[in-house]
Amino acid sequence: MEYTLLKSIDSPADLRRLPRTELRRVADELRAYVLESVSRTGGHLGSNLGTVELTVALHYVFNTPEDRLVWDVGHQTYPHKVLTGRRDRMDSLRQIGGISGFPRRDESVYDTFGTGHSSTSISAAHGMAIAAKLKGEDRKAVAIIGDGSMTAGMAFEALNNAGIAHGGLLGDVLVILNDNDMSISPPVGALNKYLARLMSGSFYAAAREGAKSVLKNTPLYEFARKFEEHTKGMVVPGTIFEEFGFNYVGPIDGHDLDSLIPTLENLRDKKGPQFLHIVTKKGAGYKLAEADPVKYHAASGKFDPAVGFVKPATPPKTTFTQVFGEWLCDMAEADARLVGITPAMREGSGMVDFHKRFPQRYHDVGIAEQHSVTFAAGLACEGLKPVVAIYSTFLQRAYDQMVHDVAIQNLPVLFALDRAGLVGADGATHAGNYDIAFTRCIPNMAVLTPSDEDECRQALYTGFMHDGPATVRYPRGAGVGVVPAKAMAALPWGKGEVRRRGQRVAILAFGTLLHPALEAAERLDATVANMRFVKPLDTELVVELARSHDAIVTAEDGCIMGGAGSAVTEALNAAGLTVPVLQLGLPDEFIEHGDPVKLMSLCGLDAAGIEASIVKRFGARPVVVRSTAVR
Ligand SMILES: Cc1ncc(C[n+]2csc(CCOP(=O)(O)OP(=O)(O)O)c2C)c(N)n1
Ligand SMILES: CC(=O)[C@@H](O)[C@H](O)COP(=O)(O)O
Ligand SMILES: [Mg+2]
Repeated sequence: MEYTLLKSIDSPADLRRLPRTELRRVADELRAYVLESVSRTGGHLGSNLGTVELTVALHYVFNTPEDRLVWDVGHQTYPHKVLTGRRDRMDSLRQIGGISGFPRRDESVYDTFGTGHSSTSISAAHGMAIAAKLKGEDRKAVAIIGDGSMTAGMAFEALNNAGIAHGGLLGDVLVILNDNDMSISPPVGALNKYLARLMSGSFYAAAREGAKSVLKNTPLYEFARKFEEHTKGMVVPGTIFEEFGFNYVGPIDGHDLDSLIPTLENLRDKKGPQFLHIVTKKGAGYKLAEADPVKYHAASGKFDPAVGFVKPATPPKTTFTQVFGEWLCDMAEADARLVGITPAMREGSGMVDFHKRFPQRYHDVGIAEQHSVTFAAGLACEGLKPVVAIYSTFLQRAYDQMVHDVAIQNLPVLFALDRAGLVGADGATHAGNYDIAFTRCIPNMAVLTPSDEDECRQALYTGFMHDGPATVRYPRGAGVGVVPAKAMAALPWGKGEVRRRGQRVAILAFGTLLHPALEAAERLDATVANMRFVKPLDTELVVELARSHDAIVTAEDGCIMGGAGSAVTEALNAAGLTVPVLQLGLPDEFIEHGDPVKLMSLCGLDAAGIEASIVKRFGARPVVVRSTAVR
């Protein structure tokens, strides 16, 4: 495609200069452009294809960036990026130095709020709307939120707050619910059923008094007017959103510019909290994605749009996620008390097989991380053994639940923390850098950091068998390729192991950094311990290594501050030892998106980086290198 029209749009102002009749062509070119660019870079696909018309309509009707658009999650902002001056940067999407896959305030004035985690948009837009009132500015704040993201408690906390006047102030906030009847996997829960009911009664809803003025110029109006004649005398119930104080309009077809534009124009001119319910199709306009929205939620890399996603010729290495998924099924077979919980990440957390095989013991609770943890606590109170499979970054949402509902009561909940450490293309919002620091300080909480696939399986078993809360953290992607043993055996509780005996320097490795540490140690003739546990920490081993070496190095793929290295220094202090310690890990900054291997290298956490840091801190490498690998 030539993209003739699209290439004339370098900002929304250019779009707004176009006659209304050209917008269908803009949308068609935009959809093709997004598909083509994602096919070259990888990235989120279905949600972007589904919001093309909405994006065009929003930038056409609203005076962006003066009016604020807040995109929930932000995984649907590629069309927005293209229309807001980043068309030519789409080839750098999610790469080091390139543009982000999510909105970023430092990337564009049109990105009014940074997102990545879901369900924040209504709160943020409400804040912006109230700020406008306080500052005497006349502008609108628009939150665009999906049906999946709407399931989170936070979205309802925001509705609860935004629909009423504060000290006489009512924000001019518009919430657009983009209902495509999909989360990453099919959506779950009562809200989904409720939205389906609203959809099935769509014309009935459209006939309601509140929607009349909004629909005045739309084709739906005539239909609604006629329909109303048939419903005379019926009691018309309000939607739940009206109960929250919003003027509810919809549902309307979110791909039909002839409905979208006049409806948005009407809502733009209304004061106070407005709610527009639109219906879209995830993957719209790309048949393969429409047919399989789960698969086409995101592309992991390049693909040919004519063919779609194909299996790689050589089978990819087993991921830690798969190791977890297999362990979960095996453990469920062995122990009828096991219950598996996911906050809306069935595929990403490796629970598809578990769902199929143990449907009653599988619980997708929606995007509700906080609830997932307290729900697990309730199950544990009754003697069940819950496993909460959750990305490290999303567990941040449920910190109080971990402390207050699980740890204080010392309940046996196993947290399987996937995506620990850097995740790559999703960048800082999704990186799991903090879990070691924020879990190890919680009393009763055990923290396990397996170094390879087999150890991961055994660590999961160990954590599961432990009579108290435990986290087992593992990174995105594959490990070194150690095939897990079928047999499950508990790791010696709180014990590390020396994997290489050397001299002068002892490297205490946590998790998968064991392998680059071993490589660096070969060149430096250093000792390496696979610590396995951050908590309980093997203090005996720490003290022994501190006494027998000139220096200690700790290595982890989590933040340095408060992390496993800090645990080691605390143990050394407690033992009264004053050996020099070099703590290697992720620095006190947000690491941007990009190839995770390169990012780890930039952070000095590959073998060369570990070696260089040790040499820099403790001087030149020893001359004599002897091979004393313990295993
Ligand atoms: C707090 C949080 N939990 C989980 C996720 C992972 N996640 C990203 S998109 C998504 C589904 C969102 O569904 P919806 O809002 O309906 O948008 P759609 O993908 O359908 O466009 C999920 C679960 C997240 N980004 N943030
Ligand atoms: C937008 C979002 O939060 C998810 O789609 C996320 O990008 C999934 O990441 P994984 O690919 O690591 O499962
Ligand atoms: Mg959805």
